[in-house]
Amino acid sequence: MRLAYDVEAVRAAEAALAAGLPAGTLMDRAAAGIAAACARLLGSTYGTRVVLLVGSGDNGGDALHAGARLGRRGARVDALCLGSRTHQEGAAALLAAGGRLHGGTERADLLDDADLVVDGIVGIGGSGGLRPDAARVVARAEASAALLVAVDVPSGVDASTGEATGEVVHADVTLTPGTLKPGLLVDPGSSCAGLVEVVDIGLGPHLAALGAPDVEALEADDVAALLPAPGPESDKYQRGVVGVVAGSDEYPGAAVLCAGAAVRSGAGMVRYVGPDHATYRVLARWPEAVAGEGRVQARVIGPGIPELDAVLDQVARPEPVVLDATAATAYARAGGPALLTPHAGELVRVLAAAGVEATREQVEARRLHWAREAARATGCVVLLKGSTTVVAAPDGRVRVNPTGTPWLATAGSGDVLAGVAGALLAGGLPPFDAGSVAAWLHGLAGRLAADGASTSASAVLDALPAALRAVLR
Ligand SMILES: NC(=O)C1=CN([C@@H]2O[C@H](COP(=O)(O)OP(=O)(O)OC[C@H]3O[C@@H](n4cnc5c(N)ncnc54)[C@H](OP(=O)(O)O)[C@@H]3O)[C@@H](O)[C@H]2O)[C@@H](O)CC1
Ligand SMILES: Nc1ncnc2c1ncn2[C@@H]1O[C@H](COP(=O)(O)OP(=O)(O)O)[C@@H](O)[C@H]1O
Ligand SMILES: [K+]
Repeated sequence: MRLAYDVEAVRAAEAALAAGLPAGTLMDRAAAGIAAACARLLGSTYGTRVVLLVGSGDNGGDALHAGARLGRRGARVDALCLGSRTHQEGAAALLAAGGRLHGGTERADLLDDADLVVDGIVGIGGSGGLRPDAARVVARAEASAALLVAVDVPSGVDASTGEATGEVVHADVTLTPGTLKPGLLVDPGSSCAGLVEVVDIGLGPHLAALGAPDVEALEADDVAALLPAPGPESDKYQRGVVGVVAGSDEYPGAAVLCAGAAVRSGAGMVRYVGPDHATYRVLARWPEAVAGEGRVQARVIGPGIPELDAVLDQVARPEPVVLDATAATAYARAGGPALLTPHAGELVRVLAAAGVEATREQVEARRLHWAREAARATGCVVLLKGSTTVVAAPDGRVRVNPTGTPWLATAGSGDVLAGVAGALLAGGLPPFDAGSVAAWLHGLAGRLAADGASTSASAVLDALPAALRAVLR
């Protein structure tokens, strides 16, 4: 499991750790790790040109101390000091190592020939987007051929949320001291961070003492441990029967995709309930599916169903349920545990049903916040789809999905996700695990299907067994 802690937690852990150490030790550790990683990225440090973008606070201090270490290894290091002040000890260390300090933007031309640029403008102490001078310098750095390495977070990104309210740095690599921050896992921040590496400064025990992390991200081992797998004595009923209530005369394809995803992701059996035409299509494509009502361990309700009335009685039953699309707005009628799987537009309607007002734009800009808010307001686990899928539980736990790809933004791909989640619920996973494992497998299947190019919902469905195999192997 990858764990991310918000700024408040990082500050508390840092204070606890620093209390037992000589002043400056943490920054020293951070700078040593950052310099070592930069040296690795440069290959050979001697004779390379490094430019530091330095802001007012300790983020700039990290950059200056790391720059001093690179200077001692033979790099030519120039710092552009962009803040209202400059970290004094860091500046002195850089000068002592033969580096140079420049005020503001006066030597921005140095960026054009740099091999590596270190973004130390602002870290966890920042708020709002880049200020105008910084934004101009960053644009020049991004236009150059230099590797752009952010310290802690890409400047301008909110470390706790991933929100970006103005101009931000787009880094190739982000080196983050102590622990991951949620802003490195949630878009738009996550897309701005590039490859993310944690620089160990000994914060771990102090973070663990604070309790649960702010955000988690599953790794392959976690998924393997959570996945329901058949034992020697299993039969199809024990593996879990999933009822799929999906599709309509207008959208029969959603039924085929959702039922197929349940078939492909480990359900013992799939029972399909829907209009005749869609039933015919489902059985023609998935002969292993069974048409009609019967006992199930979980249901998926909603993919391809624009009219809710037809399915409301299904929602009210006691088994765990995935409520997708319009059906998510009927969460209050669920007779058992529910996993809601809205995209941003649908989440607005779920929130409205819970008496909370928000616009789609607000949800897109603050995904973590609104997923949490929806889980709290509805009392259900909420899986918010889109760039960075966020799964939030009413008790405050949040998982973000690391495996997705924008190629998944294709019609029907959400129907596949709902089917996977339904199979996992029927297999016995609680909604929070079912949602986060489904998003993980769906994301990996999307990547395998796309293989760097365009894909389709059917191809994602076909790639599900390969995704499962990759995890279980
Ligand atoms: N915690 C830890 O464990 C460790 C933390 N460490 C490091 O310390 C960093 C945190 O340092 P920090 O607290 O000094 O804050 P930081 O991010 O440098 O910014 C503060 C100043 O920036 C300014 N500013 C604000 N917004 C801005 C904007 N949008 N655009 C531009 N400027 C902006 C504002 O100053 P102003 O210019 O307004 O006077 C504000 O006072 C952390 O990210 C990590 O790198 C490591 O050394 C070791 C262990
Ligand atoms: N920009 C994106 N990056 C990653 N995944 C995305 C992006 N946009 C959409 N997705 C994923 O694609 C799927 C789309 O689902 P949905 O919006 O329900 O579409 P449909 O109703 O056509 O099936 C979801 O799993 C969602 O998380
Ligand atoms: K930064």
